[in-house]
Amino acid sequence: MLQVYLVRHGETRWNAERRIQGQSDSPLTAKGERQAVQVGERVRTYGITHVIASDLGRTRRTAEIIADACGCGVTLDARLRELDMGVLEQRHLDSLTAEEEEWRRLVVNGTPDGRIPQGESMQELSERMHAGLAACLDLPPGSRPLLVSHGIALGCLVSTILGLPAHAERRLRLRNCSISRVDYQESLWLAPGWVVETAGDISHLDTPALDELQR
Ligand SMILES: O=C(O)[C@H](O)COP(=O)(O)O
Repeated sequence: MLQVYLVRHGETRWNAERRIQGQSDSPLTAKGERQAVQVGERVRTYGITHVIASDLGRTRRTAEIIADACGCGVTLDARLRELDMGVLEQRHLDSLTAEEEEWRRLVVNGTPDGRIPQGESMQELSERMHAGLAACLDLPPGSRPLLVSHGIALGCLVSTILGLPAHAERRLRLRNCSISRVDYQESLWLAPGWVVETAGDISHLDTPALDELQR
């Protein structure tokens, strides 16, 4: 059975400042680096064979730290990027006008094809994240990959595996450097497919970063 670990990157400067990142980027904070080290310490005995990261800087840095601990390399996959949040990227969450807040709600509330201007819909995000996950099925038998991605992107993936709408990700708390795991299961009782083993585990972190909406 293929087991795939899913890790959200460590805390970044803009996470800490409550700024919208999307496909824009900011560096890991000292806390974020420490969280990545703690993921590495936890998974180093898990037999991870591949670390596959979104090609944004924060996921690459987190992946490098984890891959060092696991003794494997990092490959990049742009399909694992965060939701493209268009014109609202880099903005402070508390600075949005009523009209801009309405754009954000189109995504959060699951409006069909809802998107921030110049951004991406949750359906588009879901399709590329599932394609990125499905690529793990082509790895050599016995592989155990670990994917490093983002809060909304991973939340969307886990929610849709469970049969929930993509925007249900808002109800799933995936903190920085939390670990989730999904398995590809082929059984007599269940149509072959992904099964969620665990989601949002932070028991390895001594300093969990609060979600930006909780600060
Ligand atoms: O700001 C964002 O883009 C999201 O809310 C969180 O994205 P991240 O997981 O890349 O920090």
